[in-house]
Amino acid sequence: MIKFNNVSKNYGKVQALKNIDLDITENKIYCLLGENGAGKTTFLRCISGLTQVSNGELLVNNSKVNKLYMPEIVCFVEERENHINLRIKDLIKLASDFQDNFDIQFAKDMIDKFNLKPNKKFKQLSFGMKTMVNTIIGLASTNKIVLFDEPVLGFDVIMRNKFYSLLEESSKRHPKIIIVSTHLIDEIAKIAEDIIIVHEGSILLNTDILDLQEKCYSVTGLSSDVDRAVQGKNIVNVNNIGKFKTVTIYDTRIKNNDKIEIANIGLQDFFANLIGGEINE
Ligand SMILES: Nc1ncnc2c1ncn2[C@@H]1O[C@H](COP(=O)(O)OP(=O)(O)OP(=O)(O)O)[C@@H](O)[C@H]1O
Repeated sequence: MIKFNNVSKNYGKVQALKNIDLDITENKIYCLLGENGAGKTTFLRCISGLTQVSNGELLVNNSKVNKLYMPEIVCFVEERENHINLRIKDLIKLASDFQDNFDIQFAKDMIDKFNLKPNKKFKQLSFGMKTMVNTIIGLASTNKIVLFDEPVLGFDVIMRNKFYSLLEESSKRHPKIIIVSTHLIDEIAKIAEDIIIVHEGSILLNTDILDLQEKCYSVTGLSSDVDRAVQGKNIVNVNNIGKFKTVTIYDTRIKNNDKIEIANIGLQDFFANLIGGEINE
């Protein structure tokens, strides 16, 4: 459905995306992770046709995305102009006029769930509420590809949890490719199925989240014992503390022994370790 063939995007001298080759075909929730400036927004904007690729070919539904073709099957949810002078219910109506099969009943239910007042004007809402309205429009979309750019920015923990459960519901009601860029990997990992890590414009990792959780762990002990135990494994990061060390591994599990300590590590910690090292698959 989405195919990157050696895609690069330059903004003047800045190479925001570098030679990306990637196929995204299955209807599921993908988490797009990367540090600030890694290229996430550029990646999403290119798929939606809002940003033109500089080199290579980007296909959505077998058609090349360019200035003349902004794929209608893509719904891109990003921050909306702050000063929109429409009531929430009018914005929802507008979204349903523009999108075939927009799930307006689901949108209305979500407005209730988020305790939003349908008659309130968009420009009078708080930052978090504005994000909610934009998010609701994306969640109620039945387009085959829905892209969310940092949807939980400005949400408190209660709102974030509501969002994750509605995202899962949206995916079940209308199966589609959903890509969510976020910095909060451990939260979204409960519902996302795949993770794409972008680092300095390149795809560092694209894998199943459960597989990743199984394969990332740390090993701690005397340096010589750790070195022996992790020989041949893919080491992502090393932290030396005197005679001891902790290494972060991305590989199949090693056997436990009484000289070393093996621990699961959270995806957020793994990510922090990873971008300081690299994976050799
Ligand atoms: N319109 C633009 N003009 C010039 N440079 C840009 C433009 N948009 C993005 N960039 C640059 O491209 C790189 C990637 O930016 P992008 O916004 O895609 O990253 P991001 O991963 O979404 O970052 P963040 O998490 O901080 O939002 C950055 O170096 C950024 O400064």
